Amino acid sequence: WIFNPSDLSRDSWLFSRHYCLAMGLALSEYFCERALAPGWKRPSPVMWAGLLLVLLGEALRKAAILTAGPSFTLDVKTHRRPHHHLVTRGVYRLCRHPGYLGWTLWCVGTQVLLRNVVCSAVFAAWSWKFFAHRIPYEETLLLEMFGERYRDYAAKTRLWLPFIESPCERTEHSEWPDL
Ligand SMILES: C[S@@+](CC[C@H](N)C(=O)[O-])C[C@H]1O[C@@H](n2cnc3c(N)ncnc32)[C@H](O)[C@@H]1O
Repeated sequence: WIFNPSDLSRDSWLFSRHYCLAMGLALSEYFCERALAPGWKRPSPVMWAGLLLVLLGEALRKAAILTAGPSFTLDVKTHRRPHHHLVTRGVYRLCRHPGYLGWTLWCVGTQVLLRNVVCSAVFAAWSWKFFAHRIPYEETLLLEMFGERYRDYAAKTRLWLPFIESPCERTEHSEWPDL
């Protein structure tokens, strides 16, 4: 709401059906396990690791929003707007999608913090599936908007989210059918 107030809508709160379903699942697992095995939910080093992931993820996502400024929008923009610039500094120097990496760490971290074994795995798989689709789509558009500048940036900066195919890494020949 600071950088793109005109984009602000009810959807900006991210309280989607999927989000509510995820929260419902997490709370169900937590309370079921606490009732069946109370000892499992007592403070442990695993919980501290979860808290660390939550704080790291939150800090990374906030740093991404502050660094990208008006270039950071909730939805993926299909056209370059006047104030949309290629961001390659700060946390964007360490990783190509710090906002998405931060979200993933935060979301898995919340489940590790609660010692929810099932939801830790489900949330990790869920986030990966979402970003495995979104990142190639977003990078295809960024390549259209910024061309070789984005390709050069991508060549120097890692994704850190594993097994996600990027259009920046595709050679021209890989799009040709096998003869
Ligand atoms: C939700 S933001 C996510 C930004 C980035 N993927 C991240 O995880 O930090 C989506 C918008 O950011 C823009 N964007 C992503 N990477 C960018 C970059 N390095 N420079 C400028 N804009 C970028 C995209 O065009 C898209 O409209």
